[in-house]
Amino acid sequence: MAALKPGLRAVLFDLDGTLLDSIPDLAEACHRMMVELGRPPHPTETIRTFVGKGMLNLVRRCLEAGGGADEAEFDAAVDAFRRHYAVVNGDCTEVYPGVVPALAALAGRGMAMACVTNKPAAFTGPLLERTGLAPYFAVTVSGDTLADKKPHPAPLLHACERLGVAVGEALMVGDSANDAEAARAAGMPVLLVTYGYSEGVPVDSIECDGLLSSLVEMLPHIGP
Ligand SMILES: O=C(O)COP(=O)(O)O
Ligand SMILES: [Mg+2]
Repeated sequence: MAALKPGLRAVLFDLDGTLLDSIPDLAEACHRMMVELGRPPHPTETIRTFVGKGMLNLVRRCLEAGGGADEAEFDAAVDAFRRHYAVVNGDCTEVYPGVVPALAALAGRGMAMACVTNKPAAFTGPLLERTGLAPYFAVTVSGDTLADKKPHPAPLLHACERLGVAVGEALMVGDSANDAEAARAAGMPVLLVTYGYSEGVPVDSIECDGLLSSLVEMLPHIGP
């Protein structure tokens, strides 16, 4: 891993695929949505490649891979997804190994932490609460908090502003090109985990400042 800049004061974490393995619940909601629409559901492994650019893109990708849809069907699908995901959100989601030890260690070092996700806010808060991760994050920026979401840099810049740190004092940790591109555009380093979802793209083909097979691997690189 390339040496990280000294003077880091904040770490911004992606949620799905970085902190939480949320695919089982996302896939279940997609499954129920497709059944409600009278369409064949996609396998979980296919859904895994659809996650990363937020809920509307997830629904759109499900419909496009299932023969397409007009605007009214798309709206009905989004409505169905919202209802089903609200019911199952968190049921089978697991915190990845290494996440809690890493967050606890960073908190112990006084690092400010934010969760910056493309997941809509209605699902982010309940999921952070349910998985016990909420207390680690002073700030949460969701996919619909601002007009733009990752790979746009705005959510990362907004998180820094709300944490009261300069962009040059922050590090992004994520699992996909959306996180890497957002961090690059914001002007901060980015580490990517190798176990997450990267929209079907090999994670080691994405330009970043280092790969992590567990979040605890970042600890030796972050002071004090
Ligand atoms: O909602 C998504 O598509 C992915 O969410 P994430 O930004 O936490 O990975
Ligand atoms: Mg992610």
